[in-house]
Amino acid sequence: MTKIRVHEYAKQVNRTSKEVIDELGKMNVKVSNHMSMLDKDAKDKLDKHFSKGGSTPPNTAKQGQKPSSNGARPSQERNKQDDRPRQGQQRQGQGGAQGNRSAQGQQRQGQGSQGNRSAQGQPRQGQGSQGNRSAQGQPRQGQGGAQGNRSTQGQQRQGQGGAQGNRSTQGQQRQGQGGTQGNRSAQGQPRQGQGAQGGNRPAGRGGRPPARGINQGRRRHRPAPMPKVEKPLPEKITFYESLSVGELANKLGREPSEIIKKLFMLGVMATINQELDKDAIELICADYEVEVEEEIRIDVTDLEIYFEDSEEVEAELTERPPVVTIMGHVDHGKTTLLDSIRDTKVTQGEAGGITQHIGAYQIEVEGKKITFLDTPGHAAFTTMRARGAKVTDITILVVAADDGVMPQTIEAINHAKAAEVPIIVAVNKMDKPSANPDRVMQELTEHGLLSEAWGGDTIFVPISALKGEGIDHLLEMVLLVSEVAELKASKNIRAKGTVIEAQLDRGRGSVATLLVQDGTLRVGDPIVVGTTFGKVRAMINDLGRRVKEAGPSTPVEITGLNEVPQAGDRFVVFEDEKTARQIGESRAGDALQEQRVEKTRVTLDNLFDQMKQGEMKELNLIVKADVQGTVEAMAASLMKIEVEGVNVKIIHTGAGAINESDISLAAASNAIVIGFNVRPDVNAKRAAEEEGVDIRLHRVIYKVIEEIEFAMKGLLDPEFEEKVIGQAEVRETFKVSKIGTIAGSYVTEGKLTRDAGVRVLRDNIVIFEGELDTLKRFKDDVKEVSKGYECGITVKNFNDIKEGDIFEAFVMEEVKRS
Ligand SMILES: Nc1nc2c(ncn2[C@@H]2O[C@H](COP(=O)(O)OP(=O)(O)OP(=O)(O)O)[C@@H](O)[C@H]2O)c(=O)[nH]1
Repeated sequence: MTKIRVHEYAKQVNRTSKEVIDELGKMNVKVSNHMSMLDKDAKDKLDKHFSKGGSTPPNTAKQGQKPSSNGARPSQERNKQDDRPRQGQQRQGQGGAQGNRSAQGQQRQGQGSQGNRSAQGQPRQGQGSQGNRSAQGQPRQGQGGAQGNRSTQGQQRQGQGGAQGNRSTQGQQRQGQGGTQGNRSAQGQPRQGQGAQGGNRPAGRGGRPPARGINQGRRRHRPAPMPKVEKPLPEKITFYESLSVGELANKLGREPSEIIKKLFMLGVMATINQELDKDAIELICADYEVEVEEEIRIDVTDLEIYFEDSEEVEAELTERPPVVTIMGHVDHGKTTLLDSIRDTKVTQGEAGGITQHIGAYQIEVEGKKITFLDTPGHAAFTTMRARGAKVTDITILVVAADDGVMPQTIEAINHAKAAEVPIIVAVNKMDKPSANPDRVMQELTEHGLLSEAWGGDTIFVPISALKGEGIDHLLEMVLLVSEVAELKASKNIRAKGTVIEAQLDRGRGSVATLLVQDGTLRVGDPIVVGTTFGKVRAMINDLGRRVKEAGPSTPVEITGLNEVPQAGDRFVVFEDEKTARQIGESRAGDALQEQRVEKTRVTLDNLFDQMKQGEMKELNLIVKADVQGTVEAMAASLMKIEVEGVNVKIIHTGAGAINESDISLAAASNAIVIGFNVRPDVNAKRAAEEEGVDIRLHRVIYKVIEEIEFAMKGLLDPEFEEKVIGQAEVRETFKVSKIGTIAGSYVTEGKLTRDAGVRVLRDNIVIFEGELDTLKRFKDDVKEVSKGYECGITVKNFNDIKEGDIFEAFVMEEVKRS
């Protein structure tokens, strides 16, 4: 072995050269200074000394540095390793008094050959294994021979374990370490070892101060808590819609627990993921004296925003024609008035012009234009009228002088009022002898329309739409009201407006009548209309003429959209086709999503509402019954139901259980399924739930008729509804003389309760309906039996129960109508 200088040795044992020189002095080995060479004898002595209890390295910093210095000087490293086996041998010789020296030995070894972390782990292991020192010594001897190679070390240790009873685990751990040096998981293992051998520790430590290995390890694993430096609070935070507690804490640079505590103090129990609303966020921020600002994000796909934030400059605004809607009760003369105005005014200025029905038209009176919305057909009337009021500047309320105020007159008034649209009352049919305009005026005062003649501010114009009398005066009044309203728009911006009508034309594709409300619409404009988009391919006006552009308040029919939009949809022109496409596609996607969510099928509960809204003209029914005769009788009775405004249409009938195909037919044609003495089978039930198809099950014909009739009249009793709570299958039957037939049954769905009604089904046909008599579990009467349990059932007044029958339990539940 090569000789070693004092300072080199000192470094090896983590001592200062002075300490080594002092120690040599005590051993009577003379050295002159730190550069002096140590002979083998002196070194062995030193080894003996420094590997003793007090020789653990003086500070961790040095320890930590070692691996790197070793790395820098590989030859030294090798030297050290060569030395170590001897250390081990010596220790063996030192016997029982050496405390945890073996651990040290290992520690150093670890330091010498492993990264910091693994080295930390090992000391603990060492401590853990102190129980049997003499045994420890052995493996180290072995180690001495083979230490150059780490994996060999590991094996040796394993061998050690095998030979030493409970150390085997340690040995394996070490092996693990050998293979995964520097890896944290390996660090974790030693702790186990430590824990398991706690009992040995005091003896092993020999009363020394707590082994550094332990402390070091702990420190590394759980770093001493740093003095908490609170982040400075931000001056201001921003949020969009809401923030979770965690997000708010993050924005404020505070611990979520602190925010939770504050919320708790404010009486709000919150968790870290809980969303906080604006108020809560403001409250917390006020507590920290931090300013809060809510971000407003503009959704470019929302067409309404283009209507709100107008780019118009005051100076650019010019007068625009008023848009007039004619409203009134059925048969009071709306169409006649519209026709009368169009016939007299449109053709006058445009000789030979063929008026085109595009849902709106423009006329000219005294050089000024007026746009009329020609609300189409009665079915679409309600929707258009509701929407129509939004695009309307003035409403002409037609009231027949011989009929007076009727329900739709009042509805029209309410729509106009809601939209804050001025009303001009046209008292029509003045030519009729029975005309009584005073009565109309009188009745309208009750609805807030007081005539000018009576001191109010509502203009009443007596007319005869049929004879064309009073029309000019009416139009003059329209211009007057329009002037007062100061209707303005800009011609120089990109057009925006509303769809009046739209349909699919065989030759031209999607055709939409648009009312330009602001700006100018031009051929070639990239446009988004509702959820559709495209480029204006061609435009024709109400006279059927091709036009290149259309200014404010002009109705035009356009082609070029990818789909057919809906009446009442908004349209906006965009700067380029790409944007229009993007926005249109995104809107179409959103609409589809929404549609999926609110798939509203006809149910008897909403039937009346749908009829009222003019959405339904026909009530489609599918009738299923137990026998064909009943089917026919039922169908005939249902066809006889007469309710104004709606026809009953039976689209399918059949004998037998309600099956899946009945449900898909019902779903496709928006029909209600009526089951008479029959039930839906499993698939049909599932499909009906998925599709939202209403199935009505009955046993008495007149009840079916009554229910449908009542629903059509809006009288469906809202109070109670039958709810099936469970099903049981008859597995076995027992005939008991005094009791009757007891059905040994198994509850397959929900539960059966003692007080529930029960139906007996055989092959999905109802064979009996009544009450439960007894419900037993083994010998005890029970109140209910849940799914998965067996029970004994008897049915009041019914003993013809057979294996395979199904009991359907139901209760009557009060339902709240939405
Ligand atoms: N005598 C007379 N009859 C009129 C007058 N105006 C309309 N009528 C008649 O009243 C009936 C109904 O007129 P419409 O114009 O269809 O009434 P409406 O309000 O459009 O009716 P709906 O489209 O069903 O809502 C028709 O037979 C018209 O000829 C009028 O000024 N005098």
